[in-house]
Amino acid sequence: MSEQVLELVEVDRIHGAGNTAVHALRGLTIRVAAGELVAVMGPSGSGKSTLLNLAGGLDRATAGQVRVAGVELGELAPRDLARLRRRRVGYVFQDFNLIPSLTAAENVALPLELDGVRPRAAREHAVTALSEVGVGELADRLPQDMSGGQQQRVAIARAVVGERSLILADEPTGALDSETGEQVLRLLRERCARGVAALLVTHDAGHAAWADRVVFLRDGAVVDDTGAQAEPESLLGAGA
Ligand SMILES: Nc1ncnc2c1ncn2[C@@H]1O[C@H](COP(=O)(O)OP(=O)(O)OP(=O)(O)O)[C@@H](O)[C@H]1O
Repeated sequence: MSEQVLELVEVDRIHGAGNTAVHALRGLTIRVAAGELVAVMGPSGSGKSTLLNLAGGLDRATAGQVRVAGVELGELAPRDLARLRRRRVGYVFQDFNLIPSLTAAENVALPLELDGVRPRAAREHAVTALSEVGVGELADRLPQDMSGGQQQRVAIARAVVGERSLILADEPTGALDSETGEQVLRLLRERCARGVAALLVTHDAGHAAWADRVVFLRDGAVVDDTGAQAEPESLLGAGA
């Protein structure tokens, strides 16, 4: 069996207390193995963002366990949690979240430099990561001089650079036209083929079809956990 990169076991997250308490997640169990792309779908308010925040260590569970690469996040001191987040977890958001005043290579190198990697080595890793997602030639360009699809590729390079083993993607194709959106999904699949685990929140069933499994949430609980309709390999082959 493959290595589990992300495990949430019987997780509850209650926001607030008393009469105003909101049970955002209840008894939620999800596992994502190395190499797996898992899509999360569900209506607004079903707990998708709460799930991503817990998986990325940005929020803490009220009950249950959250493990990344075998490490129980609830047991880490804030400083160790911050380090694990920086080293192991990459985020991709709908609005790219690149720093406007930094070039593509500087954006991708930043998490490495924050982690103590020397600037020259960080830049080399960044340029390699950019090349792997097909935008190596844009290394010295600012975000404002790139298309949305190019910016999202840079964001993916930033999410996977270094030793990151988990990508958390929140509607990463939302701001892109459908063709560019599919390229981004193909890229995520390619990263998974290299052993990264990815959790993809999407409202689009066509995009969820790129995943190995689709998890449906309702009222903070998993109501269905199923294989996607299409074979990812056949999608990869189409137009790749
Ligand atoms: N900080 C908070 N304080 C109080 N309630 C919260 C907080 N964050 C989320 N909630 C509530 O928890 C529930 C789950 O919210 P969450 O944002 O995780 O859902 P979602 O599925 O991501 O929704 P959407 O698709 O609209 O982004 C909702 O009822 C929401 O109002």
